[in-house]
Amino acid sequence: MKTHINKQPAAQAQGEVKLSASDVRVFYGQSEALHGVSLDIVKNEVVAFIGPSGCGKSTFLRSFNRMNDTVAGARVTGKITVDGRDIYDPSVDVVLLRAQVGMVFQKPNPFPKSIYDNVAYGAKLHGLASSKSEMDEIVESSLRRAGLWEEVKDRLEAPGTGLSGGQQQRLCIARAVAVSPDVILMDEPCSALDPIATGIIEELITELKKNYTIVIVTHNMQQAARVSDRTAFFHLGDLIEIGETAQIFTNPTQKRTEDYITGRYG
Ligand SMILES: Nc1ncnc2c1ncn2[C@@H]1O[C@H](COP(=O)(O)OP(=O)(O)OP(=O)(O)O)[C@@H](O)[C@H]1O
Repeated sequence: MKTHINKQPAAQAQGEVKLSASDVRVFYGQSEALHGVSLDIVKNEVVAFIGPSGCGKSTFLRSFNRMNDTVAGARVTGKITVDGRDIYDPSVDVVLLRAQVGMVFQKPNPFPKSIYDNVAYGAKLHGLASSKSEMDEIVESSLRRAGLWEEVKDRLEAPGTGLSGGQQQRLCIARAVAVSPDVILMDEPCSALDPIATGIIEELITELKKNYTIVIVTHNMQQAARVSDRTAFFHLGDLIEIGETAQIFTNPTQKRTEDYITGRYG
């Protein structure tokens, strides 16, 4: 029998906890957009956030690397840890945090620089290479990890903005990877891409999860089903349910999850 209780979030994650959120609320001015969300994400899993527009998926995602700090009037309460460390502690260096917890946005946003410099930028900033050949290695290995090396190796000095949308998004993934993150947050990374480019990114996510923990916001439920190990369903600022992706899509415990995945609203 299905229960219709409101808040049933935290199906236990199995494995070493990488990210942990505890009673996280996010306010924009006086308005509370996220109402006390708690969940754990374990190392090397892919977790998808789904739910109707405006339910708080991006807001929650952005709180894992303090991107909400960049939004005027935004305030986060509760606790978020990465590897057990409170990322809102005043001692945390936000630049280093965002290297460890990288982000890929909805619209590919390469810098107006060469392909090489797009990838090298963060590595330079963080002093990760002590010579040109070390930097070359970082650029090549990051582009390889992002599945783009073969397509761009002969034109590394060409502008990143001259690539196709799908290639630009992989360039942004390479840029995130170049600073050795542990976690990659993806906010609807395929929404501006065609189905072929989307398929390539989805295959890449499966590859990347061997080395990274990935959290992806998606409106595309087939995509969540294809790429994620667990899926979290949000509604009106609450985490309604999180569980194994197959269970969420075939046998959700909450009526609102079922209504959403069967297309009754959203
Ligand atoms: N910068 C902002 N200032 C004020 N309110 C905001 C801001 N960003 C988001 N909100 C509000 O917070 C709530 C959650 O928005 P959020 O973008 O996190 O939802 P979402 O589930 O990611 O939506 P979508 O799927 O449409 O991207 C919404 O009511 C939204 O209007």
